Amino acid sequence: MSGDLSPIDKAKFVAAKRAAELVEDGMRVGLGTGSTAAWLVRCLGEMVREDGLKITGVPTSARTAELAREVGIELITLDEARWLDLTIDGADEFDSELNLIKGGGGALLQEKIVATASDQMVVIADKAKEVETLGAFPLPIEVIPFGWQTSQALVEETLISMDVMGRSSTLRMNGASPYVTDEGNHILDLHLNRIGNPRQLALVLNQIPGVVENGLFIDICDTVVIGYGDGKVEVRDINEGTIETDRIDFVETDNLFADLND
Ligand SMILES: O=C(CO)[C@H](O)[C@H](O)COP(=O)(O)O
Repeated sequence: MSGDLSPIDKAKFVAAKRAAELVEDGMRVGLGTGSTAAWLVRCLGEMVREDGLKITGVPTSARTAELAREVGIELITLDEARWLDLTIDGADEFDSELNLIKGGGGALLQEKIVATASDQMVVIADKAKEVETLGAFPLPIEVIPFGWQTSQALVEETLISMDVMGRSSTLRMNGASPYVTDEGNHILDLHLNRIGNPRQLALVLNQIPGVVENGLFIDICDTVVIGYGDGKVEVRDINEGTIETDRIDFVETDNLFADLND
């Protein structure tokens, strides 16, 4: 079954599988959202079922909660957990300081709250997500539905005043209707091309009335696990200044795929 995966899915899978090795018995683990994070949830589910790993998970979206339950991970709410040992999540872009753009999957608000309430946030990504400067991926911001067009105009004016390169924004759609987040909000995608000062932009965006949160994760993540389509993985820890390389054997994953397809 693992032979049917595209190179990009293999890369996501090996990053997730390697990151799952960081999870230890008794941990409270934040479970990210998106296709890479879904691999992580499946890998952890396999470890719970096959190896008796004892963890409690805090999901960052309804989608992740559903998958985690399906694979046998015990879930608690963030307020029950209060603080987490580790959050593992995907990203849309990461730079050399491990500043991130997240929210391509629309879950940035819960993702940021959960990651911030964790001792450590580990990002799992394929190599294509690494960038020199953030911003080619449209930056998602979550806005409340009331007066969203006014909030959009305020955001665009702010971008002009900050001299940010691209300034257009689009309302994310789900077919013919606006996309609705788990919190009942909408998402504006900001087409910026290049974010010269992500720290400043993150602070300024959150001052705009109607903006609930933005997808810039600054100083939240310190480790990235980068997957490659040939099974290679690289673990970079920017605090320790270390880079480890490893290899994940796809054959070992057959049980995982079988369980999912039964
Ligand atoms: O931020 C996210 C969801 O809100 C995801 O982590 C991000 O979009 C990456 O997704 P994928 O792993 O599917 O490429």
